[in-house]
Amino acid sequence: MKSSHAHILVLEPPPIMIICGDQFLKNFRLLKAWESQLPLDQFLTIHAQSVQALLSSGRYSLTADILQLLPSLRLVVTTSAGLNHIDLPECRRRGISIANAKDTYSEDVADMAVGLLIDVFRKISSADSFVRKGLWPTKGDFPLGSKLGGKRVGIVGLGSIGQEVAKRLQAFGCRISYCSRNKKPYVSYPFYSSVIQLATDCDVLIVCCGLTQQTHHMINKDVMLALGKEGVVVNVGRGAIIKEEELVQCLVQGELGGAGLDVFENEPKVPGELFALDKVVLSPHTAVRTAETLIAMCELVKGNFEAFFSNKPLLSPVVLNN
Ligand SMILES: O=CC(=O)O
Repeated sequence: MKSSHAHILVLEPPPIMIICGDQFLKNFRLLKAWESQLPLDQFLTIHAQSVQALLSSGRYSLTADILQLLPSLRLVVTTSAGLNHIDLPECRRRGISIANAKDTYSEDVADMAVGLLIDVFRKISSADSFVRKGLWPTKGDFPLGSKLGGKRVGIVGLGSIGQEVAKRLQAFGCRISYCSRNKKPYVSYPFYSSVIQLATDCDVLIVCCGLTQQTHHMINKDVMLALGKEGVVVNVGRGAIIKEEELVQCLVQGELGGAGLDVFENEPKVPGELFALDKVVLSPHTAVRTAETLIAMCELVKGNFEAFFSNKPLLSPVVLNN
């Protein structure tokens, strides 16, 4: 590895650094933009020639304008599974390689999706608040929940997260079907090419896909009305896959039975109307945040940078299709 060239630009401290510090990258020279007093564009201009590699956490958009300030950039390693913060066509045009989390987080995200769903059906968060507020002795019985087993669950996006969700919910006795770009030959769950049709035939939709131009606002009012008044939506993908305004409207007006949301359209802003609704469970984009998995992520990040600076194949390359 040619360490003299091994500069890595880090725009903001990624969650892996919160848990692992930056010692795992001690063989590289880290350029930490957030520690500089300079405005970002000046900081990038100063380091423009030396930066061949960048570490991103997914929170900072890597737009064509930012990438333009980095003419020597050849690699982006993102600690996210999602790629919606990166201008992919621009990376393809510039020949910039990308490595991401691949399926490192899939089990944790699937656990979270199932947790949110159970919470909505069995009202765990709302029961917790009922007990803490001292309402049990005065108000008596808590409202009935709804049984998970037997529910018809539609998985939107049967990638590695979706498959982990399916596996878990099958064990709970749910009936799984899915909607995806293409039918997956290796699973026997019923396939739907239309999300509306899937919603019509299901009690629950679990959004597990990535955010792209095709999936942006894919879950709109029509889909939620098709799911129905008892229907539940869980989102562990990205906020903007659901038209949030219409989700809020459907929940407030009783046109949708409940929601479990780990992601939102304008994070960290969450629509205030949701705070008053017991049938909604909210989480601050924490599905990937377990200590064990973030430690595994440090190894993957390190391995990708080592491979890049030694001219070896990346460990988790993203294939950029035309
Ligand atoms: O949301 C988190 C991720 O994309 O990894």
